[in-house]
Amino acid sequence: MKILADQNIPHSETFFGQLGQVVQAPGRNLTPEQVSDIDALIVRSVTQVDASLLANSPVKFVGTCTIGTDHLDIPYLNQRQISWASAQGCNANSVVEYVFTALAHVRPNWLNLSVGIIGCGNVGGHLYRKLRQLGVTVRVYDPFLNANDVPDLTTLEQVLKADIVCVHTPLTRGGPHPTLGLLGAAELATMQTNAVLLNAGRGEVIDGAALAAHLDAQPEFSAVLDVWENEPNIDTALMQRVSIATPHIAGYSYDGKIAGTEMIYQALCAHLGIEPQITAQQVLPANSTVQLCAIETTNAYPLAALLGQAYNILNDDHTLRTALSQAAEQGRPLGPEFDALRKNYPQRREWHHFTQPAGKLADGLSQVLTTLGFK
Ligand SMILES: NC(=O)c1ccc[n+]([C@@H]2O[C@H](COP(=O)([O-])OP(=O)(O)OC[C@H]3O[C@@H](n4cnc5c(N)ncnc54)[C@H](O)[C@@H]3O)[C@@H](O)[C@H]2O)c1
Ligand SMILES: O=C(O)[C@H](O)[C@H](O)COP(=O)(O)O
Repeated sequence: MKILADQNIPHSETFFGQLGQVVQAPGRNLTPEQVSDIDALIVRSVTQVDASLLANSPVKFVGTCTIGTDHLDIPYLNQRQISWASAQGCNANSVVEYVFTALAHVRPNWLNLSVGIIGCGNVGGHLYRKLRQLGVTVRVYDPFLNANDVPDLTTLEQVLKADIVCVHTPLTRGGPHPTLGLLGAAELATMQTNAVLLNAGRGEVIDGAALAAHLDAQPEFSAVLDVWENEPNIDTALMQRVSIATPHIAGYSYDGKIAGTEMIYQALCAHLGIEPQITAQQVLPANSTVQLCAIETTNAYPLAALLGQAYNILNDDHTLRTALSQAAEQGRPLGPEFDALRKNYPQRREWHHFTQPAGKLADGLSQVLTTLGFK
């Protein structure tokens, strides 16, 4: 069996090599020729999987090691009876850690603010439960859920009134509640003038031009963007206006990536009727617990300082801005720079690998860290 895997899938050879011959290739521009003799195609979000790629391919299984599926033409796959699988929830924890880290930087008092969540599935739901545990006031908009699922369910209008609004929907272009362009100028205009808007779903859910104009008109308004319209060729004018800009890496914890590989390996095993032989646990580095350093008791933003030790989001922001501005100055295209940052992303571990500082923390801080997932 011949398996083609995106070269940015960690440990693809370790897992899929158990099942057949693995060929690795850059996922962004896969051609029909590359899949003309492939039995199983394993992709990430950058590969459009549709008739133009697969029409003449013998592919019988498509797996995406990601949560998002907007790059798969699912009706086409179903019609061709090609089995497909996605890695639901694989990096949800990583995204939630990204959100808390970003908020600790842009709104150090976020524990006392209200948070609106748009889209309350694996990511939004995990964020919702953590915020509730922390006693934060939360409002949720998700037209596919009801109040039995989420007691704080309300309208989009009410959610947009929160101090902080986090977007965690898939990108959908049809159905009863499409998310393409869900937030445009009209919706932004209803938000508080000093609100924070964070998008770690898909870029096209927010109208980027409208957001850039809104940021110009409302100097107190802040945006945190991990995802962008038209990736990898993102709008640098918008990037310059947002408080934190990252290259679609919210879900890029190493734990989350390996979980994605494992889930699709398991799905391919199930498709083939084979018992899985290898687990994520076997490939993840063992004994990797790191202790956070004590911080000065005088530090005005102790939580941001502690979270920053586990995940330095400001470094991701700085690296993106530097790479894209250097490329622009030198007249080089921006897309390859954006992709290179993602391809070469350093290994980032989730918070359960970190223990709290040995020194005494200010009242309540240790409890917050425990709720967030630190040992
Ligand atoms: N930035 C990243 O690195 C990253 C990582 C993981 C996932 N994502 C994106 O986040 C999305 C959500 O991930 P998830 O694991 O929570 O998915 P999920 O499928 O578990 O949940 C999505 C939720 O959004 C809701 N929803 C759908 N349409 C909606 C609408 N119009 N308004 C409000 N809610 C709506 C659904 O009912 C569902 O509850 C993914 O589809 C993916 O595109 C991004
Ligand atoms: O949908 C997801 O799981 C995330 O957006 C994921 O992090 C995308 O990563 P990519 O496939 O683009 O490497």
